[in-house]
Amino acid sequence: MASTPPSDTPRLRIATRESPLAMWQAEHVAESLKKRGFQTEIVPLVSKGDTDMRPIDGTRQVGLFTKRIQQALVDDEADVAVHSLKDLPTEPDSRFTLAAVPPRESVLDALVFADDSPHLKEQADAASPLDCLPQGARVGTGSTRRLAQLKQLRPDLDVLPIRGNVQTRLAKLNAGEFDAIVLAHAGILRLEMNDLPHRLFPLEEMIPAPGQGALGIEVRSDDTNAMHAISSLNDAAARLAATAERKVLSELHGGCLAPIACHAKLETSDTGTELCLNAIVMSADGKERLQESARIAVTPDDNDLEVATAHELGTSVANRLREQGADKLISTVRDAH
Ligand SMILES: NCc1[nH]cc(CCC(=O)O)c1CC(=O)O
Repeated sequence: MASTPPSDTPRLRIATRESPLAMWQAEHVAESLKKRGFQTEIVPLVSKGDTDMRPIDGTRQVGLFTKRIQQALVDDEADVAVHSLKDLPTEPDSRFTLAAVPPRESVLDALVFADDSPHLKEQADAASPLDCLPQGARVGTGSTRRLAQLKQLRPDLDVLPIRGNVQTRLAKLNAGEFDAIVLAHAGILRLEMNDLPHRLFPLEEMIPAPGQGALGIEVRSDDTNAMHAISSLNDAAARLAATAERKVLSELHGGCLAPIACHAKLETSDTGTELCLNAIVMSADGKERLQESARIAVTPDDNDLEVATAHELGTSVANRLREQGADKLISTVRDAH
């Protein structure tokens, strides 16, 4: 744990979007900081991604959810920016430093059913969550990554766009617009929606987005006080995995709209610890799919060395995907918009 801060340390102002999930995440960070003796204050903000309900497409810029929060750092309205890591663009911006990736929540995706859905009860022991859905069922998701994987598993499904925060999406589901929607398991757990009728996709069926289930906490690059406080929240394993995943995305110039899915984790055996990475790139319709996986030995003591190792792993997987034609698949998705 970090050394106890002096009692005259100024409050850390934490900027967040004001959706219930984002607020939970900011409060979670505030709690962790309080436990370490820091004073905090939450600064809720409205982002473009929250007000603009047009389908997310390639015509608009990246960072829909994160730019407003970063602007609060620039304008000195806040000292700390809490993001869902999967919403944070991979392009480095020298004004900000990713000071911590805290311990990661579930990386899985969940298929969520309406409160009165007959499908879930009929298939209580289904092997795949999709076994619960009848032919031609309407599934809501705004993510090309989820759409492509759904279509691979079940070409008959009618995958329809959906926008809005978790509560808005659930309201649309319960209004009968969809038979099911896909949500991140992390959001369900954080919002303690234990009664929500849902089934988890196994990792093999639905590979997550880079950084899914992890938070990314940024500070101004010149703010050594905030940097010191926030770095005490970092989790080395979560950081390594997220670094490798985000490297695949940045190497392929994917952005958050690309049908790229990947998952990294540390595996420890008798012979030592390895960082394992699995990544796929798909066509928009899910008909084509490229897959690569690789592993690399890590010695989780030397942080700088390990970040370089995670970059090496991500780069080698991205290069192999590119050799198979990943760039072409990614550009077909851009052209579709
Ligand atoms: N783009 C929205 C978003 N960003 C992060 C999460 C979930 C939490 C997480 O993955 O950490 C969600 C909602 C969802 O995908 O269901």
